[in-house]
Amino acid sequence: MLDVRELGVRAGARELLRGVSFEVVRHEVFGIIGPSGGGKSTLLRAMNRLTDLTGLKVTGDVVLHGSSIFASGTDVDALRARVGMLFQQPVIFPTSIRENVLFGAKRLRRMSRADEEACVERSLREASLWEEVKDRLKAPAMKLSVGQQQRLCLARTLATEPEVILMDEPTSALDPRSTEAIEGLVRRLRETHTIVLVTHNLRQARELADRVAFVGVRDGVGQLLCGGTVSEVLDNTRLTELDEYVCCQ
Ligand SMILES: Nc1ncnc2c1ncn2[C@@H]1O[C@H](COP(=O)(O)OP(=O)(O)OP(=O)(O)O)[C@@H](O)[C@H]1O
Repeated sequence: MLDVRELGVRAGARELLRGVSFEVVRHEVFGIIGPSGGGKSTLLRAMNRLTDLTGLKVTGDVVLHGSSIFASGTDVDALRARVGMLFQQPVIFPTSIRENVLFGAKRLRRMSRADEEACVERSLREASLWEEVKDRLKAPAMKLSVGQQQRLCLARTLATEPEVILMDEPTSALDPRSTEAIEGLVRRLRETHTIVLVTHNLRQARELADRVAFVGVRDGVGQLLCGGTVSEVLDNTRLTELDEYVCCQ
């Protein structure tokens, strides 16, 4: 459903990514692993055109259900609703829990009060946060714990009804209990969504990902050096860059 074709990214004269190709299948968890600075976040950001906002030049293509996301006339807000993103650090706006959930959804469509109520409850339930916050939806979101804030960000992403969720090291800022909560959600959301998960946590990649791609640096440029099932990549691929990465984890 999501086809990355010969993707390259440049920042001015500097080449960050070269010739990255892979296909993400509907309702799989596709893991991306690799060393720091290899270009994993940049790759993820190209997949919903967040790279537009940082002046990076993208070549190649990302095709969603047969259409290029870079085609002229693409509604970028609608694209980012279909291909949502969860970041490493929760991005919380200084408003209420309720308004944080509705932030993206209200930009996309006109919503009645009843639509808003339904959307807030559905999204918070899907993100396993409803029971903890249902009595204080108007309270400041900043007062939630970091783990709750990350689930609130997931609720905000789910509120726009995405098909694909891009997750950029979504548990690296969390304690073990909150990490477990997000991992449980990934397991549940794969039934209904397609997930691309960047992680440095190889246990997490083994437990959650159906397939993984290893993005490493070769000739000074980030490239997809190997891919396959977790076991094919982590247990059966002999590659200097991969061995060095796995050793350091
Ligand atoms: N907007 C930008 N302008 C210039 N260079 C950038 C930009 N964004 C990223 N880079 C550079 O691209 C390289 C890849 O960065 P990126 O964050 O994608 O790596 P990563 O694999 O996600 O790293 P980490 O695992 O540490 O998060 C880095 O050297 C970074 O400095």
